[in-house]
Amino acid sequence: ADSQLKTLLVTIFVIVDALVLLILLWTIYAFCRRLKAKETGKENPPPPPTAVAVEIIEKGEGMRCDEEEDAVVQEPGKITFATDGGGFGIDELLKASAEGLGKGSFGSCYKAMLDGARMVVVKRLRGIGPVTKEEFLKQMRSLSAMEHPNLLPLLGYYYSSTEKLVISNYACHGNLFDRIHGGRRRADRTPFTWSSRLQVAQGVAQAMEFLHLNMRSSVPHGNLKATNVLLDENDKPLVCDHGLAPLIPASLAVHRMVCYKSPEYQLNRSMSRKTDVWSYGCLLLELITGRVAANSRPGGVRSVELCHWVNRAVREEWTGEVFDAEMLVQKRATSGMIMLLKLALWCCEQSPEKRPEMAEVARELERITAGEADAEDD
Ligand SMILES: Nc1ncnc2c1ncn2[C@@H]1O[C@H](COP(=O)(O)OP(=O)(O)OP(=O)(O)O)[C@@H](O)[C@H]1O
Repeated sequence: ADSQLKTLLVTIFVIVDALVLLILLWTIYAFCRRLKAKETGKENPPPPPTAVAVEIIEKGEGMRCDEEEDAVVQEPGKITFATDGGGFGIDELLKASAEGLGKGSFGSCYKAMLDGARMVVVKRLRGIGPVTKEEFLKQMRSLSAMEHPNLLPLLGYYYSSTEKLVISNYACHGNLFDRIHGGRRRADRTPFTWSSRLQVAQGVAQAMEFLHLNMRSSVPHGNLKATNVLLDENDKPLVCDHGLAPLIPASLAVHRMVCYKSPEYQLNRSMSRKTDVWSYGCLLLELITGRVAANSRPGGVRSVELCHWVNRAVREEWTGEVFDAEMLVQKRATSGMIMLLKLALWCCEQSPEKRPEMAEVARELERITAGEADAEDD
């Protein structure tokens, strides 16, 4: 009986030992895996892309409520395409994997991937007050007709009682705000050179001139700012979010649109085409100085009253210091930079009457660009 007990004890001892060893080995293995995952950033993988519909439902903003579901069911596939480049229905769009790009003043933008390849951006208009179908369609039709190489083309639109969607192609190089201010301290930032900035200034001026010639509205854009200028792979600018102002009641727009922050609106509640010119001037100052303009800054970002600051620099003769150091890396401030700065200040004149027309601005940009090209040749 003694030897049986001994054998039993030894067996139990061996089993327990083996178990402890196994647990120890498993712990070491799990620890190593976690360490490796952490190094490769896989420990917390980004959430899988969600469908536009899922996002909408998760946010509890409708789509699931009967009325909205009805609206979608009643009008399946009724996206109206501005050009021949469409070819997908609302159901396909709602099923697409999507990623939020950001929440703007009048709704949110989603990047949706169709067929696993094509990327479109859907802007869900929210908080714009009541808009009739006729008003919405009329405005979208007039936007469809606006074709310019520096305007983001409207791809399509969708209206139901509860959803107003504006669809465009995805501009894969982000917006001008991120290009100017993003990743400043990162070693892998691609410098935003003077020639690229000048190209952006010229493209935006041409788009604005086009809008001023072709849109009847008193302030043809109304919300020109760096996040509303998108960039293609060659830093070619595409102005977007134009033509939405007529859909938005002034009582709502007043808190959100850049034009309502202009000196003339603040002073005597007036606005005109020259208000857009003022916004363009502020955009130029942001482009030249690399500082965020107070009137158009996204929430939570530190900013400067750029017109005031640059005017002071010119008056006190420290103009050279306002230029963004990034574009001065290869060369000192050129005469083109000084001319662009002067143009920006002209556009930002307090009195609208003293500001140039967008057509004059575009001509001046042509002169500056030609002058810089000549200087390069010499
Ligand atoms: N077609 C597009 N391609 C790539 N990015 C886009 C496109 N349309 C919009 N965006 C980006 O999506 C984000 C959200 O845009 P949205 O227009 O909703 O807000 P915003 O431009 O910040 O402000 P606002 O509503 O006042 O114009 C912005 O960063 C904008 O640059």
